[in-house]
Order: sequence, then C-alpha cells, then structure tokens
Amino acid sequence: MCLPSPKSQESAGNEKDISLADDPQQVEIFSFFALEENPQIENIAIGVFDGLHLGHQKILERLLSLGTAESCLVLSFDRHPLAVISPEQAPPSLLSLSQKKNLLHLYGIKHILFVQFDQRLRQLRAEPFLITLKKIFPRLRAIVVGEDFRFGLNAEGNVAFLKERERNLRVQTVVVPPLIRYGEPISSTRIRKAIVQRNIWLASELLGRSYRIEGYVAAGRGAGKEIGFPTANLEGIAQLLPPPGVYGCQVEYKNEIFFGVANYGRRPTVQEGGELVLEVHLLNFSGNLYGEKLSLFNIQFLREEKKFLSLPELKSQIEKDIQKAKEFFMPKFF
Ligand SMILES: Cc1cc2nc3c(=O)[nH]c(=O)nc-3n(C[C@H](O)[C@H](O)[C@H](O)COP(=O)(O)O)c2cc1C
Ligand SMILES: Nc1ncnc2c1ncn2[C@@H]1O[C@H](COP(=O)(O)OP(=O)(O)O)[C@@H](O)[C@H]1O
Repeated sequence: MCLPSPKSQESAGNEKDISLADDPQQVEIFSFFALEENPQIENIAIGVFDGLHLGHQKILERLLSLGTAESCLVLSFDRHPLAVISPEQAPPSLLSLSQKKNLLHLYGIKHILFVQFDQRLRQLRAEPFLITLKKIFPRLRAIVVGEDFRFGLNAEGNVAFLKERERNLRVQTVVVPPLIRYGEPISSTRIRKAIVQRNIWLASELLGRSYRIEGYVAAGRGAGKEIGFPTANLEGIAQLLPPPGVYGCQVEYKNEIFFGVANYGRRPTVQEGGELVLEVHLLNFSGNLYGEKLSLFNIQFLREEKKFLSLPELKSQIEKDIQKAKEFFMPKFF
C-alpha cells in the first residue's frame, strides 16, 4: 500500500500520529511529520483528488508516464483541507477514503499515502513542506499537480512557487491542465453541483464512471417487510447524497448486481419528523443484509417523497416506482 518503511508502520499503532477514518474499512492515515525516508519514490502526484474525476485521472496517467509504478506515489489527505481551515465551508466528499484508495489502485497506483491534514500541517509554510518532502523522498524527481494546486500556510505555495524551486530542489514540476467537458473545466465542485441538482448523469460523465454511494445496512423498525417491500437502511455513508426523493438504482452486493428502488427521506407516512434515511429495496432478492456493505450506482430520480394517508396507498405507489425504474433500466439491459 503506502510507505512501507518500518517506522511509519510502527507509528500506525500510535494514536498521536494516526487517526482512522470513520470508515469501517479502516484506511491508514500518516502524520506528515512522522514519515520515514523512502528512497524508492521518484514521482509524486499531490492533491485532495476528491471524486477522482476524469481530470484527476489525467494527473494519474501523467504520473505513471514518468516512471515505473513502483517509483510513483499519490499523496492525498485524510480530509478536505477546508475541514480544518474553515469547517463551515468544507464541501461534502464525493468519495469515502476507502473508495478513494480502491479507485487509485484500480487506476494503477501502487503507492498511496494518506496524510493527516491537521492544524500542524495547516501551519506548515510552503518552503518547509517542500524541504521535508524532499527529505522523505530523497530521490524525488517530479511533482505532478493540477494547475490550481495550492499548498502551505494560507495557500502560499502554487505552481509558480514550485517552478521557482525546481533547480534548487532538483525536482521538476509537471502541471496538468484542466480537462474541458461540455464547455467547462471538470472539477469536484462542478460534480457536487450536478449531484445537488440531481443531475447524476452529468456527475457520472465527469467522473468517468457511475457515481456510487456506499453504506452499511442497519436495522430499522421492520415496517418495510410489513408492507411487502423490505428496505435495507444504509448508514456510515461518508459522501455527498443527492437531495431527498425516490430513486431507481442498481445495487452491488457481494459482486452481484440487482436493480433497486431507493428512498432518501423522512418517511412522513410512517413517522412524524423522522431523520433523513437512505433505504433501498432490492428487486428479486431475499435474504438478510444486516451489517452488509451495499453500493448504489446508476442512480435515477423518480419522484419526490410524499405523505400518504395509508400504508396500502404507499404500497401501491412503491409498485409504480418499481415499474418506472424497470422501464428506465430494462430497455438498456435487455
Ligand atoms: C421506493 C420507495 C419509495 C418510498 N416512498 C415513500 C414516500 O413517498 N413516503 C413515505 O413516507 N415513505 C416512503 N418510503 C419509505 C417507507 O415508508 C419505508 O420504507 C417503510 O416505512 C419501511 O421502513 P423501515 O425500513 O424503517 O422498516 C419509500 C420506500 C421505498 C423503498
Ligand atoms: N429485497 C430486499 N431488499 C432489501 N432488504 C431486504 C430484501 N429482502 C430481505 N431484506 C432484508 O430485510 C431488511 C429490511 O426489512 P425491513 O422490514 O424494511 O426492516 P428494517 O426496518 O430493519 O429495515 C433488510 O435490511 C434486509 O436484511
């Protein structure tokens, strides 16, 4: 995975150095200040890379073009820097850390380093950040970044700053320009906006894959089975969700794919002032899903959630929702 130097792995057990994401699939997070020297790495891409969209994928391609996969590393952070700098402005994530890790591997990255973005790292100025980076990776030859990359206290470091230090540090700066799709640059912000507007199709286009929402099945009140549509209630979701509503989707569960109908809402028909819950009924499935991981994708808005006067009315509406979802999906698959 990342930095296999014995000390940094030792520090993996040290709570001061390491925090674990609120992700049951624990991803290791390293303190930048406790990293051991790693002479293997020659090329590094640095960034938050939220979404790992097509623009980010270009950066990864460029990185891998510079040397062997063994010599390349992606340095990312355990959270969006704004979560520390200005929490109220921090955007919701498009990917959980474990999704990001798995996708990076899928895109050919062997070495991934998640650095804890804390107050100490925030206070670090751009110059010592670079010097420390060069100490950790003494054979570093190239840093690959996007055009708008910023780093160091008050975002004082940028591409120009890196370029000025190329000679001194003997590290080349490789800048990857933004990728344009439908007249605008691809960015995590644009993708978040599309999801908030329920334009999951556009979000997926810009990601270069379907937007996926992953969570773990928790127990509810058992009312779903009563009306004939058991729903797996998802918790532990560490990503941006589209606005509340009823959606058709596909559901991956243990390498199998099902069609599903999902409701992200407060269930006004069965309770007053309930919490927002994402729940999904899998078509042609029966079994126990409690504690299992589900991944929802090809998410398609069907309608707004409504308060029904009786459960039979809700039931007949869900039958219509299933019909609508089938009409949407089936022609594409059969
Ligand atoms: C496709 C679908 C559509 C739904 N639409 C609504 C709705 O419009 N209004 C509502 O109050 N609940 C809606 N629900 C939520 C049900 O009320 C809920 O699944 C049921 O009460 C079971 O809850 P439980 O999982 O806590 O047992 C919907 C559920 C599904 C699967
Ligand atoms: N087709 C299905 N789709 C979703 N969950 C199902 C399905 N068949 C069985 N289940 C199981 O039933 C549970 C949901 O039943 P439900 O009556 O809605 O209870 P709960 O209130 O616990 O969500 C799921 O968590 C899962 O374990």
